[in-house]
Amino acid sequence: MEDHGGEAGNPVRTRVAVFGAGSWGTAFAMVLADAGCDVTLWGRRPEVVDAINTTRVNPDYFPDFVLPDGITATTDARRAAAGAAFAVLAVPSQTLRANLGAWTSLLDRNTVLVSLMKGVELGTTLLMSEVIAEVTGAGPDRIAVVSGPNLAGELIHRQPAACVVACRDEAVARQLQAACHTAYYRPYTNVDVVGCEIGGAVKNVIGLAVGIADGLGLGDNTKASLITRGLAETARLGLAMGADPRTFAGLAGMGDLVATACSPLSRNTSFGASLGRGMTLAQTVATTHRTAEGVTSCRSVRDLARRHGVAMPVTEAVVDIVHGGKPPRLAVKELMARSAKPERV
Ligand SMILES: NC(=O)C1=CN([C@@H]2O[C@H](COP(=O)(O)OP(=O)(O)OC[C@H]3O[C@@H](n4cnc5c(N)ncnc54)[C@H](O)[C@@H]3O)[C@@H](O)[C@H]2O)C=CC1
Ligand SMILES: O=C(CO)COP(=O)(O)O
Repeated sequence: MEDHGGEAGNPVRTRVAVFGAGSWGTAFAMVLADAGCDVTLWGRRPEVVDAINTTRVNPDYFPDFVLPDGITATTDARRAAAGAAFAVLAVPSQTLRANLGAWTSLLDRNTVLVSLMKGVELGTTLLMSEVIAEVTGAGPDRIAVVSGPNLAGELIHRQPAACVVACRDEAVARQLQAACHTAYYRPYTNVDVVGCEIGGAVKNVIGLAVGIADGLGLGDNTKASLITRGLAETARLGLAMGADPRTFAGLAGMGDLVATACSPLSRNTSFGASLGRGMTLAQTVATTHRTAEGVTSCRSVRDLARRHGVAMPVTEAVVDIVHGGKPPRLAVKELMARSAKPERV
């Protein structure tokens, strides 16, 4: 097998279960296998699982890429969970609670639960780490998050990228860092789980806003203004929730926002562009076959902001356009007509 530079400190192969064989679950399983882990990839659909095991290709998401040998796919959650040091969760955010409810009893008491997801639960406004804690009863030392500028469509080419692995217990973050460190994937540790999750969830909402601007034919000044003011409202919310402000200048903040807002590979930004070009929500949903988390999570983020008394005008505008049917041009006009303010408030 080709050497992709897994950490030398991984002589005993770490067992990892990845739940979710979509774009990011599949690409992250490849990263883990390249780092020397023994990976079991759980998928819902037997035909996808069979194809991965027989051809080493995930035909639905990456038909042109051969996955490394260190990945075994299964539809059997019990088999995936058995003996796993890490259970990596890569299903759409709004499905986590129900899925995890079924998987919890299968997991070892020491398994660390790792969220790859970038959403906020609708209704409860809980972050994914909070859903994990609520459903499994795991303490903060068993809950971790991987976030950052990690478009699966680039990582599957093994293009260089960095990320943040966050856990309140830094020693656990370091173990996860070792488990996914390759020559092309560079994880940095962080203990600010909340900040990383807020960065990941809100960048999808701002990605929608930037896409909408793009679809309206607006240029780079508009998009850079949305990115920057979007990051300001992300940081405001994060601070209100106890995050470390430095996180938002890092990979899980600015890094992910820039990757999402600038990339044609971003589902959220593409979704927004479709709305900006005049398609309705229903029309856009009908042509989107991948998870664009911001579409649902924009409402959860808005609710979270209101609960914490934080002003998030770009997020409010996105919710109005996506779910309220507000014409995008009117939303832009209203954002520009807001009262003048100092930059730092
Ligand atoms: N694709 C990317 O580049 C990245 C995605 N993420 C995040 O990873 C999470 C997963 O997204 P993707 O893998 O990209 O989505 P995806 O749409 O590519 O794949 C989602 C997977 O979940 C499965 N699924 C759908 N509904 C389900 C249900 N009710 N129960 C169980 N499985 C279900 C689908 O069959 C599919 O295998 C999202 O929160 C996303 O924001 C984070 C970083 C990068
Ligand atoms: O989170 C991502 C990149 O880090 C993927 O963004 P999209 O979900 O918008 O494709």
